Amino acid sequence: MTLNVLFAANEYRWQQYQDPLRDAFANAGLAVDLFTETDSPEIMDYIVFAPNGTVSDFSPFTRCKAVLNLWAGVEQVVGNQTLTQPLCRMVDAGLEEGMVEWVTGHVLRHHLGMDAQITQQDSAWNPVVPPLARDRTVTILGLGALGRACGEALAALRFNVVGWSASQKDIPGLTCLSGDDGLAEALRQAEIVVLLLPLTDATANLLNAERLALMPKGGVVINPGRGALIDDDALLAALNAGHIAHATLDVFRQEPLPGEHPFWAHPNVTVTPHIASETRPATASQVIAENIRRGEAGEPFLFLVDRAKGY
Ligand SMILES: O=CC(=O)O
Repeated sequence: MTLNVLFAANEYRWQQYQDPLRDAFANAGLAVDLFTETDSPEIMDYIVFAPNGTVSDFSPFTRCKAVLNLWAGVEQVVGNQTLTQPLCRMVDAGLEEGMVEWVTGHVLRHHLGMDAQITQQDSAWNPVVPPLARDRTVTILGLGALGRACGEALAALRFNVVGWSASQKDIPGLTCLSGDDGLAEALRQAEIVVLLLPLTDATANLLNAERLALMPKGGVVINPGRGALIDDDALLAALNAGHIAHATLDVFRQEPLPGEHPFWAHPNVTVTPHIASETRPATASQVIAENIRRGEAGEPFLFLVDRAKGY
């Protein structure tokens, strides 16, 4: 039987994904007709979805067995009232690999004090030797696939890694904390904090003034997760007061970050344009194909979103 799959993302993504998806479907033994638009939503078996694509009302897709999100974050679709089909988020080895590289690079920048050598050369011989990673605590907020992989990579470099998640985890090499008291403790230790939480009602503005104040003076904030995890005004106030030494931000409440936003001009903020990592077509297509294979075989979907939790 040939399955009908609607690729509901923009043209740019279609150009990236059409060949890898076809390869992955063939390798999974699936016969698929791929569509980028449809006048017959009722014949679609699956939707591959990205926000700001071609679908915002899921109700006409009466036969659709699952909506397969292209991105790890589902905050733009999970609350859609028309979505009654199962929703799966993306957990992609390529996305994870890129995130580990970006997070490790930016942690090392701050840990080693690289800016002093790269941008502040002034003929002064100032031999400040950075501490060893073992003497630096990095706190990771969020221990899903991405937080865990980043935490493990940093632990392999011998950082003292504290991880915090809503439900208690146990990850070798990391000190895992959970709950409100655990969050306070994780932040008290955080010389560098990395935010990799899903954005939900429970995590919006999680890093607020009160919690920023728990961090040691001179702490660094690195956010490759979602912009709204941080109270922007509280962060700017903490930066201006010198309590937070630097913020490296990849994600924002509004993207692209408006030109007049104070983050752009702030001397202690590094803005990167949501490039920390993204889903990679070759590996993600295999995840999509595997989920469709599971759907057809009556097996449980991978990475099914818990609608009540929001991720
Ligand atoms: O931001 C990227 C993603 O959610 O995958």
